[in-house]
Amino acid sequence: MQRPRSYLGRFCHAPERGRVECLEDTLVSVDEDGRIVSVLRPSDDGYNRAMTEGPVESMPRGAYVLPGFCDLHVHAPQWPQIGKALHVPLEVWLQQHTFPLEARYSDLAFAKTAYTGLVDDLLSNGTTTALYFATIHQEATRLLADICLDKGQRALIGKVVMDNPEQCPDIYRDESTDDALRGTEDFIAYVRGLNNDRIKPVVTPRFIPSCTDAALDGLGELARSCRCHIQTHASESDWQHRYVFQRHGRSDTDSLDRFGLLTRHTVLAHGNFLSLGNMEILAARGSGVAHCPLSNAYFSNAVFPLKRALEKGVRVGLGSDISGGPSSFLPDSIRAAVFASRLLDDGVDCEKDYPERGIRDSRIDWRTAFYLATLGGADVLDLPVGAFEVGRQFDAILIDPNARGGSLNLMDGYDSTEDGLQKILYTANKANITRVWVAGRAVV
Ligand SMILES: O=c1[nH]c(=O)c2nc[nH]c2[nH]1
Repeated sequence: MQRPRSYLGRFCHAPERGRVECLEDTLVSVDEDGRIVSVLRPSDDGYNRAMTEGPVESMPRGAYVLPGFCDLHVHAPQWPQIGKALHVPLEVWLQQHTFPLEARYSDLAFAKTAYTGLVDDLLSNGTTTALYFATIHQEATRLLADICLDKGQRALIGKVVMDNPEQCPDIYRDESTDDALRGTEDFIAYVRGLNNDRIKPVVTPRFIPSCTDAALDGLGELARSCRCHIQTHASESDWQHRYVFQRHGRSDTDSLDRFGLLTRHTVLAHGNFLSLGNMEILAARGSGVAHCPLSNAYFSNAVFPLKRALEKGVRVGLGSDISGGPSSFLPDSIRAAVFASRLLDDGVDCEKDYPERGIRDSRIDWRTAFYLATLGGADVLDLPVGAFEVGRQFDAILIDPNARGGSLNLMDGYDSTEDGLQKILYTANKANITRVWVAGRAVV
């Protein structure tokens, strides 16, 4: 057995919601499977021994090591569309821009170019785990799994199900309900055949409007038998929220629950219109929410009541929601999560006085946003990543404040270590991320 490899430096993480911890001159040792086997501070027994035992790599002076980011909502095929078409309502955006783009993934050459670019981009942005919606296509979705495997990203991937002829265009729809269900089963079998714990299949009804009840029913059954993760969009915009009430006479949460699609492994994107009762159901099922503050601002007509959901016991992580959210750099979502919570708290109509203007006690701070982007996301997915603790996988990023092209401005003698972390989360750019590890392997 190989001796563990150790990293010496300053490690910062959020071991619980609302609290950060920075460990100076700390030695984190990682075994050949990428598992953290010890986290030793200079005053700990064994520190000196560990320093001499295996290979030790020192991080550059002034650098920070953070857990890799966990992006809970990425539409992989929409990567080419980032920064386009943000001015139309969700239902128009889907029909006129997004479905035609996603239909192009029947072309494997197009898929290969886009998916390779996407995974490279996300890894260099520090996204070590991504929960992906792919497209309805079997071959292209398998290709995405192959690319993640090859490049070393931790990825959960779903073949998207869209079989409802009333909502999905002829150019982009599963041929039949049976085809959609069989395609999902085949994809699950393919991913499991890869025999790699880093890549997992996800049952993925796009959202209720794009699926028939028969498909939702079948996917609920399938999720139960394969014990897979599940992802979908829920309580997202005025149009989508009303559509489900009109079709099923109840909310997304209640409907998905009836189809067996709310489990401990479910991730609902958005959730802006969740009622308190809906939140209680999600908390009882252990289902999580991917909070997507960027795309919510463009497409969702409301602000997700994040603080309320957390207080109700709903597990929440952050999603970039590429390309409804126009940034693949998860710190932009960290920043937007704080921002959105402040707007919700203060309110937006200056004709009204506080507190009538907003919803009191809705704000979160950067510590909570950092938690959501790391350990919170890992918790929603039940993955052993997101913090520097023994037993977790070493998925990490190195932030070098002095990197060429970086945007950080830290001053010795002025900024404390925690100030530095705060500044990283608010102001660092991609150039400041100089190394990325997944399962102990350097992938950037
Ligand atoms: O932001 C979003 N992106 C999508 O692709 C989508 N599909 C349904 N609802 C959606 N929302």
